[in-house]
Amino acid sequence: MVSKRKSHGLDSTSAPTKSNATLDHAGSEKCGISRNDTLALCKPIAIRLTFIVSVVGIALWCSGRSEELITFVKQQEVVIKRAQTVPCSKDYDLTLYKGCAPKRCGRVVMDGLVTSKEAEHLVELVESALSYGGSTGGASILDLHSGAMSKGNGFVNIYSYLKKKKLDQIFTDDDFLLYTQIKNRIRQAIATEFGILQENLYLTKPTFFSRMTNATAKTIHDEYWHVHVDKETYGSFFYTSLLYLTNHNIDYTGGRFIFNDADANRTVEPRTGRVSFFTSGSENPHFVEKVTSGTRYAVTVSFTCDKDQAIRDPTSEAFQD
Ligand SMILES: O=C(O)CCC(=O)C(=O)O
Ligand SMILES: [Fe+2]
Repeated sequence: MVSKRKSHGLDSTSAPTKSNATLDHAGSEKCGISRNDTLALCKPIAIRLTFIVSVVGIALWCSGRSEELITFVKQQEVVIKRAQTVPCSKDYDLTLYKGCAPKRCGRVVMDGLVTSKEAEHLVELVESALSYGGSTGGASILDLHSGAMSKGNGFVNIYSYLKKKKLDQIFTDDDFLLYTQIKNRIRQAIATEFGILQENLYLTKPTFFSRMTNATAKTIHDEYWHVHVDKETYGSFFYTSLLYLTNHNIDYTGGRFIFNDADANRTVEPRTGRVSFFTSGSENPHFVEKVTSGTRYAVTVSFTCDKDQAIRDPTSEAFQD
C-alpha cells in the first residue's frame, strides 16, 4: 500500500517532467524522422499523458487524501505524551456504550508506560515462542490469549503444539503477570486521556505480538502494509493500543506506523517501550510501512466497550485446556 500510494505521488507530481523527457529521447530515436515530425507525433502522446496525470491528480484530490508526510513522533524523541484530537466518525453507539464510547477521538503516544527492560523481556518471550513456528512470509503473530501462532503458511495453537511435542510450556506465571500489568497501565492511560472510567473498558481479542520483516509475503496474513480501520477489521475494538518492542532505524528500517489522514500521512516511529493508542473507528485509518531490513516487534492490545466481547487476561490456565 505504501509503495502504491507513493507511486501515485510520483504520478501526480514528477511524472509529467519524467515522462516528457523519456518521450523526447525515445521518440526521436525510434521514429528515425526529423525533429519537427517527432514533435508532431509525440504531441498526442504528451496530451494523453497530461490527461492521465490530471485524472490521477483529480482522483487523489477528490478522495481527500494527500501525499504529505508529517512525523508525529520521531524515534529519537522521548515523549511524556503527544496527543492529537481528530473529529470522531459515526462508528460508535454513544447511547449503548455511554461512559465508554469516545465522545472525543484521537491518538496519543507515550514513552513512560513501559520500561525498556520490560519490552526486552517481551521480545525474548515472543522470540522463544516463534522459534517453534513463524510465518514463511514477512508477518508472524502470537496471540497469548488464544494461543494462535503463525507457522509456515498457516497457524497452530502454541499451547497444544508444545503439549503434543512433549515440550515444556515456555511462558511462566510471571510472564502472564507482566502482560496483565502492562495492559492495566495502558487501559488506565486510555481511560484518563479519553475521559472515561477504566472499569468500562474491557480487553478484547485479538491481542497479539507481531514480528515483521521484509520477507516476501506468502499469504494475505503477511500483508501488513494495507490501510485499514481497526473497528472494521476486528469488529469489537473501540480503542487500539500498540506497544513497540524494538526501534525504528536501529533494529530495522522502514516499519513506521502511519495514520492515513485526509490532509497528510502522519507517522509514529516505533521506539522500544513506546505506547501508541487511538480510537479504533474510521477517524483513524492507518497502516504499517513495509519493513526494509531487520526485525520489528510490537504488541497489539485492544479494548472494547462491549462486555460481551470481553476476554479474560491470559494466564497459564491456557496450558491446561
Ligand atoms: O504494529 C503496528 O504498528 C500496527 C498494527 C496494526 O495496525 C494492527 O494490529 O491492527
Ligand atoms: Fe490496525
